[in-house]
Amino acid sequence: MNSWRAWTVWGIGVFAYLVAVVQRTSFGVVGLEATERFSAGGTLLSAFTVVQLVVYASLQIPVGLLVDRFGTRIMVSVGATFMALGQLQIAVAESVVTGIIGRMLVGMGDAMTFVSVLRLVPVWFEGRKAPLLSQLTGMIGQVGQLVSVIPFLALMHATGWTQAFLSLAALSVLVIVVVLALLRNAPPGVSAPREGPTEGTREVLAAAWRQPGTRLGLWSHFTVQFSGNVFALAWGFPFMVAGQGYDASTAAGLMSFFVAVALVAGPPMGRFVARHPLRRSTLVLAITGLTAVAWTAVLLLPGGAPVWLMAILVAVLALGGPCSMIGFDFARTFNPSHRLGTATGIVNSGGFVAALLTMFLIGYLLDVQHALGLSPGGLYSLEAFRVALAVQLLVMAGGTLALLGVRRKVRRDLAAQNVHVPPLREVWAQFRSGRRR
Ligand SMILES: N[C@@H](Cc1c[nH]cn1)C(=O)NCC(=O)O
Repeated sequence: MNSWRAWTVWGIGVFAYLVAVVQRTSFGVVGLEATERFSAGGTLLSAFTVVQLVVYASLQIPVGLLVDRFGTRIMVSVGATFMALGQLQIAVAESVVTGIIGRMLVGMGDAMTFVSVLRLVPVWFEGRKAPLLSQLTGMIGQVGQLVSVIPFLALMHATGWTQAFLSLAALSVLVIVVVLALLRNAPPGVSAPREGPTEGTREVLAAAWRQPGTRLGLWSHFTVQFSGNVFALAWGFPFMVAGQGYDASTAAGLMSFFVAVALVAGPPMGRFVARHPLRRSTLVLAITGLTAVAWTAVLLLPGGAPVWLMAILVAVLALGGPCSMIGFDFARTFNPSHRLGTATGIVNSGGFVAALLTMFLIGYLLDVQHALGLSPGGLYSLEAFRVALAVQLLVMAGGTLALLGVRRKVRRDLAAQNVHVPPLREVWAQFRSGRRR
């Protein structure tokens, strides 16, 4: 099945996802221009991102159900249509309300893309290739952030707001044309989504949720990805500049380092997952543990964190994105193909719900400390950030407990099918005796 046709279909899907990431991140890189255009301060501007993320996260499960029913081709082209309309709206918007409506449309279209594109992998490629190809899908999509930061920003400076956003709308129109012309849901002779068993929406959703493997994916995605999202999308920049006192160019350099590490880490993680499918959750727990340790060090160090320590934190946070792809691998391996979109949607809501919840809690804790006079250094002082950002450790702990609980259930079910996951100490002992021999 791994013909040139499969690679073409996958390549188009990945292109559509990359463009969705450009649309998603484009507004964030033109903060200064947006402040001027909408006469809005930081809080109001952050509403653009929050609203977009809320729309994205709340649509994941409906989109999953729809992609199982209508297939990738329709969903990705409808998504690109919403994103084109959203960017068109932003291109001409001059008030906060009209701008936010544009970002909502972009969030809707973006929500329809990733889950739909990921569905192509197991349909067009043999199972053994799926972990690496899923990782590559996620990884190549992240290049969209660089497209926003470099060519889009340059275009904005050269041609101005309206032209730059019209160009982004045109990019999504290109996606619609290419997808409708060349993307097919399944190879000839393989049943497309609509041809699967005809379960009702409620049954599909209930069956995907009842499957403990789906919930293992959800909690993996929830636990390992959110801290990186919170850092990259909301609080990383203010923490480094206002809290730690770094200059803006150092903070921007660390943000680019974040994207670079996320790009490099994808393929080795994909290979690990393909080789050690019984150790997927262990990798999630290991990266979550590293994240907790790195945050603890940065938050506890008296007098602020040196740049090298912040770089270690950023590298660890960047691993969370690729590692969260393990969540989708759980969805794929524990669900039948006709329920895959729904299960993937459930998993993908995890990290984004956790990120939104944590972003809100951090903002709330900063405000409360300020209002109670507990942060004499100012709203964004290092001391205030130490307390507020520590809330992430609680969210991580909650996610880890939920993950461990559902993993026990998954392992019981596997044992009933005669698949036993040997304890790590046994694997380690075997490895050592093998080496001695
Ligand atoms: N885990 C991310 C994607 C990713 C892959 N490598 C780094 N990040 C994810 O959940 N993506 C969903 C989306 O819509 O982008």
